[in-house]
Amino acid sequence: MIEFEGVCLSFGAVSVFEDLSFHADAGLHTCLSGLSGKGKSSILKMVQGFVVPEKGDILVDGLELNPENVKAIRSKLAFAPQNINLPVKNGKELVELIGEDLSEDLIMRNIGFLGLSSDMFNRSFDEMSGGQKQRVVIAFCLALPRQIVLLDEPTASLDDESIDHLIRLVAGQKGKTIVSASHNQKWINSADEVITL
Ligand SMILES: Nc1ncnc2c1ncn2[C@@H]1O[C@H](COP(=O)(O)OP(=O)(O)OP(=O)(O)O)[C@@H](O)[C@H]1O
Repeated sequence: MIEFEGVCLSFGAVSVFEDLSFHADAGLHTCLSGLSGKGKSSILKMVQGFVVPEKGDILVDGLELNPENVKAIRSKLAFAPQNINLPVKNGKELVELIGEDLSEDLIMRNIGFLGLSSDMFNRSFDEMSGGQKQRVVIAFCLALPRQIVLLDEPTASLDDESIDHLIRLVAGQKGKTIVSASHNQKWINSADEVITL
């Protein structure tokens, strides 16, 4: 479960949140929706401890997000960003970089589920379209042994059919807590809970 209580965030003179409270239940898909600039990505960055609010509490699986706990909290999370820039050439190298117990079979299964051919695993990221790269990275995130998966604008580069594949894959992630940020109506409708900002 992820809990925000009385969170206040601003960037210089720009106030993003004055008193934000919500929770994302364990084992469900919660979608953060709202217009561009409302603060969806900032919430995902705060959960990871990359952006720190001025006020308020954030709890991840009961652990308070503070400098002492940030490492333990990050070890529970997988994050698929909106703009993907990877320091490796392809999926195989990404597995080596992550260096964790990661099932290549599960990655392949997720890649197939998302309508991509299995050669995407070895194909250079530079030769992939934005939508292909985004789906491969999401396939990795869902294969990682992490309880919580954060997806920032997961449908941004996807066509309608690919969105359907992704919705089905995410719906099948029993036990994982998924928090996404999106303004795609089809995606929002597929979530268990919606937080409108
Ligand atoms: N590092 C930063 N420095 C200054 N302002 C920032 C920074 N990050 C975000 N902001 C501002 O905070 C507000 C919220 O941005 P954020 O990216 O969280 O919105 P969003 O809802 O995810 O938008 P989008 O749907 O366009 O991705 C915006 O006004 C943005 O300009």
